[in-house]
Amino acid sequence: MHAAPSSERRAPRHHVLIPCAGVGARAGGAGPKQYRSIAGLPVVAHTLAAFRALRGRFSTLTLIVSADDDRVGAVLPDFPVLAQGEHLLRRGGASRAATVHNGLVDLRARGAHAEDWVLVHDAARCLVTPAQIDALMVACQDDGVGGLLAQRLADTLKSSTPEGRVSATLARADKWLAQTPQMFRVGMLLDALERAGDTVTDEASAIEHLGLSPLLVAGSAQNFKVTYPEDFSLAEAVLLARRARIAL
Ligand SMILES: Nc1ccn([C@@H]2O[C@H](COP(=O)(O)OP(=O)(O)OP(=O)(O)O)[C@@H](O)[C@H]2O)c(=O)n1
Ligand SMILES: C[C@](O)(CO)[C@H](O)COP(=O)(O)O
Repeated sequence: MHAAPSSERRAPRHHVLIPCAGVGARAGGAGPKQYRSIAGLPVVAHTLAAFRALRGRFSTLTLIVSADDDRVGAVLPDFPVLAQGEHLLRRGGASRAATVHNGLVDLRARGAHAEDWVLVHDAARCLVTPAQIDALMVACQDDGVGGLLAQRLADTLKSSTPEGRVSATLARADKWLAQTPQMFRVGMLLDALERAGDTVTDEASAIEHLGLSPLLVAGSAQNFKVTYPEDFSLAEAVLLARRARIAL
């Protein structure tokens, strides 16, 4: 096999995959958390807005929902804008990893190259900003592995006994909380997820299974994932404060 002549090679493109097929069991309430309204818009609409603000940087943006999702059309009436490379994939899996895997298979089938970059971002992580996404892209663009936004721990870290008592205080200088987006090469991530299986809870874990070490890019505590009932009011407060700052 010969390498493609330089005239046939092209610069790697960037794709976005947004897994949006979870049920939100920990959040409680009626229906999946990504469709609940905060600060006047559905959670996933805030997420989409952050990526749409960087639209020229991405060749495609795919939202992956469950096959039986009957809400997305009403919740996001202006999605997908096909002319802007947006795509709705009704192929969520039983786990987040399976959903992302389905998205990558579809991306390859639609022409993405193995060397292209993909940014995977939780629909439920609706406070991400264009500046944070840009910081990840800049940090990873010349990296041989890729990386993820992550946050250093602000608190003392404990491990526990099965009875819920402290068993030890752990060193935390080398501990980070993994966030999204997570940015890797399409082919490498697909291979990694196929080898790692469905149990990994983020893309970086799958890449680690290959023996590689993703780059940690400092994010923000505000880029938290809406997971528990109290997260909705916190996320809303942050979004309203940002809006008030813009209005000043
Ligand atoms: N089978 C799944 C599970 C999760 N997700 C998505 O992955 C993101 C992060 O997952 P998490 O917060 O765990 O969401 P849920 O699985 O919905 O929440 P829970 O675990 O509380 O049910 C969310 O945007 C969720 O919609 C997905 O696309 N497919
Ligand atoms: C990918 C992730 O958002 C990184 O923090 C997170 O692991 C996904 O959530 P889950 O609750 O582990 O499915």
